[in-house]
Amino acid sequence: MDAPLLKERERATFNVTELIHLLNGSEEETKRRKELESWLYNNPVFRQDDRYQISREEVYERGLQKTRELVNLCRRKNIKFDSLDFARLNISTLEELPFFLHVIMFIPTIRGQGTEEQKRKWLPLAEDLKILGTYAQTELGHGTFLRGLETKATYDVSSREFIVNSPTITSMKWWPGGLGKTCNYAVIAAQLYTKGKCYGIHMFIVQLRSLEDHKPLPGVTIGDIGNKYGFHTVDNGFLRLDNVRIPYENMLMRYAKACDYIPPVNPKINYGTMTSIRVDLVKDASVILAAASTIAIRYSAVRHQTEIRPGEEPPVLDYITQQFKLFPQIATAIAFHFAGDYMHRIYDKVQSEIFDGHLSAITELHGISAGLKAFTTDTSIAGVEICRRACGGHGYSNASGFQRFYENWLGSATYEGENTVMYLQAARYLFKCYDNPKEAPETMSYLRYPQNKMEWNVKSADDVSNYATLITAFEQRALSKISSTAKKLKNLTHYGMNRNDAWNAASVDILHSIKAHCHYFIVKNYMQSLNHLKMSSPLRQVMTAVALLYANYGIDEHAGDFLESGFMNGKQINLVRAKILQLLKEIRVNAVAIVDSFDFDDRFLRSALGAYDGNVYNRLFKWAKLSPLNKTEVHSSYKYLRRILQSKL
Ligand SMILES: CCC/C=C/C(=O)SCCNC(=O)CCNC(=O)[C@H](O)C(C)(C)COP(=O)([O-])OP(=O)([O-])OC[C@H]1O[C@@H](n2cnc3c(N)ncnc32)[C@H](O)[C@@H]1OP(=O)([O-])[O-]
Ligand SMILES: Cc1cc2nc3c(=O)[nH]c(=O)nc-3n(C[C@H](O)[C@H](O)[C@H](O)COP(=O)(O)OP(=O)(O)OC[C@H]3O[C@@H](n4cnc5c(N)ncnc54)[C@H](O)[C@@H]3O)c2cc1C
Repeated sequence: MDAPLLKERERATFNVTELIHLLNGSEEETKRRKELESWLYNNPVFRQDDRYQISREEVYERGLQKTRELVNLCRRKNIKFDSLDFARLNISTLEELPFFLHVIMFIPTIRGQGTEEQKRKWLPLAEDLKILGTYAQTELGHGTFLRGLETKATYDVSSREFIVNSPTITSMKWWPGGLGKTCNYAVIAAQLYTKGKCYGIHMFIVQLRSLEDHKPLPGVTIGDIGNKYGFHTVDNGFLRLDNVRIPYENMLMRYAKACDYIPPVNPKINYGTMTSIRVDLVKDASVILAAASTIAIRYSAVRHQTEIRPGEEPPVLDYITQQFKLFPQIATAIAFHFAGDYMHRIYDKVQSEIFDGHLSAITELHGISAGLKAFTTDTSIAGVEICRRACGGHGYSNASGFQRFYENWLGSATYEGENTVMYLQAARYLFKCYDNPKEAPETMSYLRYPQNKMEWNVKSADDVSNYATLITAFEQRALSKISSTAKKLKNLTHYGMNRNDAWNAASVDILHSIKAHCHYFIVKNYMQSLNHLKMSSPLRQVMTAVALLYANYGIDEHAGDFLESGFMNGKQINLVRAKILQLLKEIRVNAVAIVDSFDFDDRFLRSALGAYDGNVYNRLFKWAKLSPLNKTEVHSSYKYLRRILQSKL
């Protein structure tokens, strides 16, 4: 163990194990998580030492090898794909595998949108991996605007078949994970045509490849879309269907029927699988940011640089600016952890309501999940980059471990709904509730009795240590943004603009409003969660400091908004800033212990900078020695150099 980290750990004022169990839910949950991880990490197939030294083809092949191992593990340990255990394994691989879309979207779409008969037919095949499917919705021409998708499924009454067709180049399916080379089936989103009329987007199960030799079936043009920023293990694909015929029974018909068309009670029920993934992404944002913070904090405790006082070269974690970069990332990771818990609770509640036939709650779920998906992925992507830069030059090396998950995580701002679009969807619901406060759900309860308070009750730094005071500040900021934007919208329509153009004209303000609302929700949920949890008093003291930092940092970060609301004044912002400095000092002593409580296995972080033992420099040197350029003392391409050096060009 490197001495600096040992010293940091000895100074901690709370019990790390207590926080580990609190974040995992209980001691039993921690034990189970570790057991699952050890099954995975003790398998050499999941090692990644030469990850950046191999070609894309090899990366993909290894992805399939890992898939086989993971499936094998699940079979041996009787782990079902829809279980919490599988979700944990999924996160622990820290790499999207080529068959994940099968598990997270193909099976859930059949389960959510298939009739009982369809589920009886398809689920055993899919769950036993007799077929492998993906979720093929996005097209070359449209991803966001689902009503604009061009793929057609036309019902042929005489043969009782649908003819599925991609009529144009822009109608080609583009992006679905596992589509290019792995999957032999897909749920395809297509415009349903029956008796000459279009009834909008519905889901169809289409076989794409032979179950005998995996060759594409007649009428199917399919392949990989090429290299991307990340997701190298995954064969995101393209697909063109040339009048492919599928049986009538392959349209997922739990909510709608074809031939004599019967529409679903709520047409957006077809979008349910996307909502479920958006819910999961909130928790994933917490995990990614917690991992990045762990690397950056441990490294900052080991890395010594320059001097504060002459003759003493401190760990860079002693620089207040370093703390100001990194401690808010720890706080944000914890805030998103509790937001993720909230999202799973509300998702389960709405699912049981849907099961009982009540579809109205999906609108609220969509509003909340779309907003929080955008807010948490946006913030965590930015946070990972802050952590990477906080590691100086070594943060730029692949040995830091940042790139591997950052490159995949960047995509989360786009997949499952591009973030601006998701914010605007969430805002649509927010402004409806503002106009009709009686309909506002619990998460927007402040809209039911909007009170524009005159003045923030803060006179000293102690006042910004009060949860209720801080929550009120975020509530007032959101209210001020929402009410001024609502006024703007009203004015625009009053002077003749139609509602859609007015919405576009005011959309920058709308974006600020929904972000302010999401921020308010996260702060409130964080503080309420802490209030409800049992913990020892030393741990409570630490958790309180971190939560207060999250809120005060948020005020400082958006001071313009808070001042503009008229609720806060410049003196109070200064008190907030003073409080932040006080909190950084308080958290400093526990920073390493807090990230230890995130409890990432070294084999998960795969970082020379962030390993538990802090043995940074030896690991970096070991990493460098593995570079393929170092296989020989003189590289074979010296032949060119020699000619340059000898002027024999
Ligand atoms: C590992 C990575 C894997 C990645 C996989 C993927 O990316 S897969 C691909 C992921 N792709 C994407 O994520 C694509 C993103 N695009 C979309 O999700 C949609 O096209 C849209 C929501 C932007 C608009 O859709 P549209 O033009 O059909 O909608 P509209 O304008 O006609 O009506 C809006 C109304 O619908 C409501 N409503 C909407 N969604 C839901 C819902 N889920 N639930 C409930 N309700 C919902 C909304 O509240 C509003 O209600 P209002 O106010 O009228 O009462
Ligand atoms: C890694 C990855 C994996 C993916 N996996 C899958 C998959 O498995 N299955 C699948 O079907 N798809 C998948 N996708 C596709 C993904 O869901 C879409 O790319 C995403 O929904 C965004 O749609 P788009 O590409 O059409 O973006 P666009 O909508 O074209 O976005 C371009 C710009 O236009 C803006 N914009 C668009 N509409 C509006 C609006 N109404 N108001 C304001 N601004 C707007 C956006 O904010 C953005 O700045 C994946 C994508 C990625 C990156």
